[in-house]
Amino acid sequence: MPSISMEQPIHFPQPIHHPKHFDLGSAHEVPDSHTWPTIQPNPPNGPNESIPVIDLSSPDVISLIGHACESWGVFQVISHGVDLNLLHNLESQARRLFSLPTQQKLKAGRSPNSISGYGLAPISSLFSKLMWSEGFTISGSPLDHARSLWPDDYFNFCEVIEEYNKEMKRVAERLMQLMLLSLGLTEETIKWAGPMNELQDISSVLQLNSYPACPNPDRAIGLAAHTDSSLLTILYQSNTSGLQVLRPNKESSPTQWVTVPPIPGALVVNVGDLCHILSNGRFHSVVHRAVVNRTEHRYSAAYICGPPAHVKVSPIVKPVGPAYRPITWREYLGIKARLFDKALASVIISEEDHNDNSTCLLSCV
Ligand SMILES: C=C1C[C@]23C[C@@]1(O)CC[C@H]2[C@@]12CCC[C@@](C)(C(=O)O1)[C@H]2[C@@H]3C(=O)O
Ligand SMILES: O=C(O)CCC(=O)C(=O)O
Ligand SMILES: [Fe+2]
Repeated sequence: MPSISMEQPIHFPQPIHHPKHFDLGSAHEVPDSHTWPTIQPNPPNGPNESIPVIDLSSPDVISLIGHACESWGVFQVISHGVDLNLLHNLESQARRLFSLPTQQKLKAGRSPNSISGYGLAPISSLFSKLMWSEGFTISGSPLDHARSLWPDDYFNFCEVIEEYNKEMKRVAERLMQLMLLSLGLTEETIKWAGPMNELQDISSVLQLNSYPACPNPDRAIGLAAHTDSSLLTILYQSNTSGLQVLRPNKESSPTQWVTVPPIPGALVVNVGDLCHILSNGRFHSVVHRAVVNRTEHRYSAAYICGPPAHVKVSPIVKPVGPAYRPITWREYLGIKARLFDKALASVIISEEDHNDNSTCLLSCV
């Protein structure tokens, strides 16, 4: 399965912080290094604030997905065909990994010029306070890192990760196809740039997240508010809640955090920045965060899915007015690492400049 090319690493600035590997699991209080000044609380979800739950076998699936991507930028899917045992096995492997002693986990630490490995979430370096989480990023084969973690017992981890990635790729391709159909493309016009049908060749990164129970959840954040840079992200959040999305601004109503309630066996789908670009803003790249709680250790797995490395993404429907310029995932990640929440706005160009679409991901219709 293709991963993002690592010839030229994407440099998130290196963390400037404090104790990089403070043991969160055994903390009795939140140290200053992890204390965030204000974590905007989320009110209880109101009656009109349910994030869509879409049955992938529904006859209306295309319009349901289109509507969810436009109004929320996030939805949950059921009837996706992924075996529940695989989801449980993935969670067990994540638990096994993050339960290792810190010194052992650091043997698989993310090196400065690689995407993969154990460490803080890459966006950590953009904040002065640390987050209440650890991550393990897998781009390509997990083998080398798994061998460093469990020299005599790495096989099970690799087997589960590979099976999980295979299943997520299948679901991601289906979802991407449904999203494109809902944008008005037909089966025939879903044509990726290049000689082959490269929809079969999506790139992906698997991010395992661990959020230990926290003695003061009101002062700490698991993962700070962000959008994913992907086309789409498929998140498995098991049975412990923590994922919140910022409800897009409706006329006159203030933006607010809404909890994505865990549904056994469901997968959460986030629209990412590249899909926002692809739809020229019609689909909404959703701002989300992970909060922590006092008693439960939470794990999640994000399958972050983008176009093949060499493919540029640009709006598929020829827009009138300003539009996003064609861009590869790698280039966009570089911009995101510098500009973070200003990255999307920085790739908008004027009408006169968006006539060159020779390299775009999909033929413009
Ligand atoms: C390909 C990537 C997307 C990602 C940065 C990364 O290089 C590898 C991990 C991804 C992740 C997962 C946690 C949240 C996030 C914002 C981060 O810090 O690392 C995302 C990045 C992203 O989607 O931009
Ligand atoms: O753990 C979660 O609920 C969110 C994880 C996430 O946003 C990510 O990995 O990008
Ligand atoms: Fe995310």
